[in-house]
Amino acid sequence: MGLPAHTDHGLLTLLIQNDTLGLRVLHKDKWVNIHPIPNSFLANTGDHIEYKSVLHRVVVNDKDVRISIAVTHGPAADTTVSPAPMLLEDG
Ligand SMILES: O=C(O)CCC(=O)C(=O)O
Ligand SMILES: [Fe+2]
Repeated sequence: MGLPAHTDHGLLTLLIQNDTLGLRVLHKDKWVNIHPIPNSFLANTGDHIEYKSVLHRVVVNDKDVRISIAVTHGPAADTTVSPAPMLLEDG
């Protein structure tokens, strides 16, 4: 399970997660673990920022319970002319 590599479509995604690692961000061609900060929201920039939306993925295992709630913000996909969200194969 988890999520394959992708960028988020909208302007901003706010994410709240428990303390289980899983979210990874591509930084300088390497997948970097994002350590959850207790009692905080993580903000991911999306494709509508038109700067550089963050490429990320989620990795899970069968031992640790990982809970996350993502709330996306931005126009509906069919109301815009921006490039389609990027979805890459895991590798
Ligand atoms: O579960 C997460 O940490 C990220 C979720 C996510 O990337 C998404 O919903 O677009
Ligand atoms: Fe995402």
